[in-house]
Amino acid sequence: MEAVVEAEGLEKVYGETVALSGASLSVERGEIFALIGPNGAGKTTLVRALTGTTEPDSGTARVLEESPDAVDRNRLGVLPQAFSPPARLAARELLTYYAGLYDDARDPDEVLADVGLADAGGTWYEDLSGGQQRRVCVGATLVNDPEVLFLDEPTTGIDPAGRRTVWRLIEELASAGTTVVLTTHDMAEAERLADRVGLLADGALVARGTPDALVREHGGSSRLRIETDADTGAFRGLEYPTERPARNRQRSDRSETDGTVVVRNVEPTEIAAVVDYLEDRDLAYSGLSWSEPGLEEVYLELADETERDRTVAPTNRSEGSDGGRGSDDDSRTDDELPPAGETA
Ligand SMILES: Nc1ncnc2c1ncn2[C@@H]1O[C@H](COP(=O)(O)OP(=O)(O)OP(=O)(O)O)[C@@H](O)[C@H]1O
Repeated sequence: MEAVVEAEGLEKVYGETVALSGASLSVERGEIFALIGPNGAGKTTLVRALTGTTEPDSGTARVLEESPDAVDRNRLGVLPQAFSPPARLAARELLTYYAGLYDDARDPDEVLADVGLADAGGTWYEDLSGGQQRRVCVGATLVNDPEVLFLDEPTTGIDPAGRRTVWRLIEELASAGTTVVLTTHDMAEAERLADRVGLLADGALVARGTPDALVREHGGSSRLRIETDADTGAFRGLEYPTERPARNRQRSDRSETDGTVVVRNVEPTEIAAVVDYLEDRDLAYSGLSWSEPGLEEVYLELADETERDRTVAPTNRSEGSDGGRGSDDDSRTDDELPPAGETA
């Protein structure tokens, strides 16, 4: 396999803040790699380091076998998290503008159709809804038919139908050979799109793998959620009958929050026994739902683990003296038009 995007031991410190603390990853051609992680984990900084808009303090980044700032802009598409193109350009004009930056560009109308905005070509950017604006921004990254696409939270603000349009588009691009690195807070998006997911916490990738492998390794067992208006304490000691040996049941593995009791490791075939148990004891509930663990559970488990580690062993990570955002190469404002090869 051919690695198209590579990072090795990337570090970046902003004043007191460690944004990257040794991030490493490798993405193969045609792969969709999703970066997930809590706010401030370093996802955007990693994308910026990989696209040449932030100079890491140490470590190496390579894209298409070049240093990120040397990659031919015709081969790259970059959607930054914050992108505010000129408001008084119509959607088509905007894509035409970006198309003009490349040697060989696609027809802007085709791109508009790809992002589900075939009818909005004549509408000023400022008159589009937030989600439509984001779709135009996604379109702007596609005008040069890039080999590698970096999308920082591509679907934020896009409605569910529009999100699916963008998902299908990303899938089609990847099946045609485009390599995609995206960041997202939407676990359904990562689960649906990503061949592999990397979880970033405190500036480093603490887990990576296919969604299935991550769920197997870190997702834990199934959850049965019981919604109730009654005192959740009354649900303690839920001893519903089961044919499984006790050692396989993890009965104690349950949690309560206001109005919800979660019991783990209930088999679907045992749900009826739980219902009987609740009804026999007049334990009133307003809802029952059962789910297999997914990426969201992986995320919560690993993000929690990192948070616990940080609480137990706080580290002084301060380095350098420059504390302000935008203090080095990041001073460009969102209102400025981007240099060619990047969409903001
Ligand atoms: N130019 C900058 N100057 C100072 N601090 C910065 C700068 N860029 C990022 N940081 C800090 O570095 C850390 C990582 O930020 P980053 O934007 O990479 O996180 P993120 O994972 O993308 O977060 P989010 O999910 O909220 O978008 C944060 O604490 C952030 O405040």
